[in-house]
Amino acid sequence: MSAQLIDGIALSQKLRAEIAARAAVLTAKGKQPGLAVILVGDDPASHVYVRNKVKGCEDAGFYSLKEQYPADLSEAALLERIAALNADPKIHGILVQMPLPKHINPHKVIEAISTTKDVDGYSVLSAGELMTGLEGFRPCTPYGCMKLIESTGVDLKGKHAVVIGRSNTVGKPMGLLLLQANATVTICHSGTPDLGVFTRQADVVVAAVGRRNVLTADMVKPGAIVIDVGMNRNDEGKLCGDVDFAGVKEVASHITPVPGGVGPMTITMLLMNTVEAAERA
Ligand SMILES: NC(=O)C1=CN([C@@H]2O[C@H](COP(=O)(O)OP(=O)(O)OC[C@H]3O[C@@H](n4cnc5c(N)ncnc54)[C@H](OP(=O)(O)O)[C@@H]3O)[C@@H](O)[C@H]2O)C=CC1
Ligand SMILES: Nc1nc(=O)c2c([nH]1)NC[C@@H]1CN(c3ccc(C(=O)N[C@@H](CCC(=O)O)C(=O)O)cc3)C=[N+]21
Ligand SMILES: [Mg+2]
Repeated sequence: MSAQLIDGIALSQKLRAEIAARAAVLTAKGKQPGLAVILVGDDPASHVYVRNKVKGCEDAGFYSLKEQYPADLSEAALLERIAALNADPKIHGILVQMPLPKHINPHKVIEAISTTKDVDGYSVLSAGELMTGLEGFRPCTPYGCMKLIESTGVDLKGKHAVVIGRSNTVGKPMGLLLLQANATVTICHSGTPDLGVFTRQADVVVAAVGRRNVLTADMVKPGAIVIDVGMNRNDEGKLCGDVDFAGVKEVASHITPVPGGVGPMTITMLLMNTVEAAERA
């Protein structure tokens, strides 16, 4: 048996067409959605992601602003830029690409972004809104994973979902979204003694670790849905996820590829949050 591929590019195309239509309505009313992306330093992977984000904006008919600063930009100068963008009526969403250089406190930066423009959903308020079930911006990566799972047509009610990873931006909010969809949720992490014990019970596995082959075929229940968030490089320097794709696809019912799975959907949900921010403004 070979799993069905969950195509993040195809789903993105469909959702981005809807987003572009919403943007066109706003633009006609003189309220073109605008996203500002700030990049500090010269991490090559960050450059690729930021380029994809700006391209996504252009294709959806958004106004976009890309600001690049050297790695030695002071925290005060960055906070000043954020304050200016908070006050800029052309900008509805602000994204500061992570990770930041060590001398800049990411929490300070995230909290400096106006709540109404926190399209990453990284702020303490956005996290609290998600936790309590209030309306707010959901973090783009787990939000995109939910759309990918929904696209399989499988109802999460009564299912056991296992998340591997508990970061504030991926694993934890992923667990909350799955819980909201009525799954029974287990969150595993580096202190989990035997991952397989948990993943073998899972109807849905979301791997968000950042290490190759964290999930192998022997750890997957036949017919499970497998979502691969990881972005790693293999020995040949090729992009790969956390999941042993070749092995797991023979056991799972549905699986996301890397590239072409979660990555494009992260950007799609960023565009979705931004058009939403513009509609609310
Ligand atoms: N495609 C996309 O759009 C995105 C991809 N990513 C990618 O997803 C991956 C995860 O990102 P992020 O959450 O930010 O990473 P973090 O490094 O912040 O978190 C990794 C998590 O994995 C856990 N972990 C580490 N080793 C193991 C192990 N052997 N078994 C079980 N759990 C383990 C850690 O546990 P502990 O808490 O105990 O340390 C931690 O909770 C990365 O590869 C990243 O590049 C991230 C964001 C978006
Ligand atoms: N403030 C902030 N917000 C983020 O959303 C954020 C961040 N910081 N820091 C880094 C992570 C990572 N991330 C990705 C986005 C797109 C792809 C993506 O487009 N991936 C493509 C391939 C990209 C390639 O070719 O290298 C794919 O999987 O098909 C990947 C990863 C967003 N992040
Ligand atoms: Mg991907």
